[in-house]
Amino acid sequence: MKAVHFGAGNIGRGFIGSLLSESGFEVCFVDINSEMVNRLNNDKFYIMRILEGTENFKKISPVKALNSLTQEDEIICEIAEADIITTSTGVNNLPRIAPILAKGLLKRFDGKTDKIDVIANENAINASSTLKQEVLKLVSEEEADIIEKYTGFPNSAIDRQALSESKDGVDIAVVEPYYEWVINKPEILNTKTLGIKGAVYVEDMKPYIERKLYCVNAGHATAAYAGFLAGCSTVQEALAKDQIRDFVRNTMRENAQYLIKEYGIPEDEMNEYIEKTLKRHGNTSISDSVFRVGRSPVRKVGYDERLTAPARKLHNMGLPVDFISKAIASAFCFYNPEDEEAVEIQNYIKQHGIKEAVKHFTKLEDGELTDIIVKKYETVVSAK
Ligand SMILES: NC(=O)c1ccc[n+]([C@@H]2O[C@H](COP(=O)([O-])OP(=O)(O)OC[C@H]3O[C@@H](n4cnc5c(N)ncnc54)[C@H](O)[C@@H]3O)[C@@H](O)[C@H]2O)c1
Ligand SMILES: O=P(O)(O)OC[C@@H](O)[C@@H](O)[C@H](O)[C@H](O)CO
Repeated sequence: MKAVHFGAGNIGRGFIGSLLSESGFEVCFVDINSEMVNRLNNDKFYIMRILEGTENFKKISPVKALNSLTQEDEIICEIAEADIITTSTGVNNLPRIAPILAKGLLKRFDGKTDKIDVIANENAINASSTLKQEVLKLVSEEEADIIEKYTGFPNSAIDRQALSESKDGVDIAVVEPYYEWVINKPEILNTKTLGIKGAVYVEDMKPYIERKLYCVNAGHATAAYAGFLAGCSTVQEALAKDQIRDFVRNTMRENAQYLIKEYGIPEDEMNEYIEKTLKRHGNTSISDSVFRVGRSPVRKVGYDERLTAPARKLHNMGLPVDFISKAIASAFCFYNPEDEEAVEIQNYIKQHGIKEAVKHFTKLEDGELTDIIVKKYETVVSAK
């Protein structure tokens, strides 16, 4: 069986590619990073280091790779012959993948009508549906009907801390032992997609992706932004500080109140999940920079994202937003000159002030929640 995976980065190699390979798919990575593409093609394998008590190395093979900037025809042919297509490029890059994916799917359905699934594995709600919409935008009505009939776009939630390290010039995917790949079963069209070892298939994706984003990722972002403000360089350094650890725990617990009320998840179960998450984020065998975890703050404070979405849902339910509003305020203080989105936020605040910035980036209205965030921002800034 053949898999085409867009994005040979940390999660692509350290999680999705490895599970697909272990499930019997020969993985063809597609990336814009020519160095990585060349290395994967020369070696036909890559190495993963799993951070357990004792170090555990895994060799993933056979693999190959194609460059999406220079090998469009080859990628179209791979898509036409694939048994599954997956991504992990970052949700903002999905529109850039859509043109080649549309061409590949149309070539595929010109010759045969075997159904296929495309799974976008990104930290976002309904990323596969987003990719589907991007693809359908590019084709005629008739072509859209064909693509929709034969292509499933199951939504998913992925959870694993995945980084990279370079050893003797070799790039190694470094991952924690824990992982969770949840796939929405009702959206699957091809039975081969049901054979991914280690994946969990569910009937309703919403509680899983919201739990992942509003706890794991909201907690992680809170640790990164609070850590940055405290002068820490890694999330692990930040979480070693009691004050930050408590802030992160309280933010996740506050967000969990929405999940408890909305989905009837028992509070004990949520607390256990939060403690496990705190332990994972604080794992000192990983060194995860506050700049990676806090990256792209425009995305992270977005309306449907890990910080603003739970805040507005809690606020609408009349529940407290003390900690999550402080987490959002801290995101508005985050600065990394190499992160275009962090620079954009700071420039906007300088030009328009914090209230306009909160409204602009979170898309919240000029209301009570916006005022709460602005007040928290003033407190956070005066405590710096
Ligand atoms: N790293 C983690 O711990 C982790 C965990 C869970 C989810 N995620 C999510 O997984 C996704 C990928 O994250 P990552 O950490 O692996 O990022 P990464 O930067 O390590 O990898 C992304 C890869 O996508 C490639 N890419 C970008 N645009 C492309 C395009 N147009 N065509 C083909 N390839 C392209 C990049 O060159 C890079 O190799 C993100 O949505 C992230 O939120 C990451
Ligand atoms: O990838 P991002 O930028 O959406 O979020 C940064 C981290 O929180 C994220 O990559 C986590 O490490 C991951 O989601 C854990 O499963």
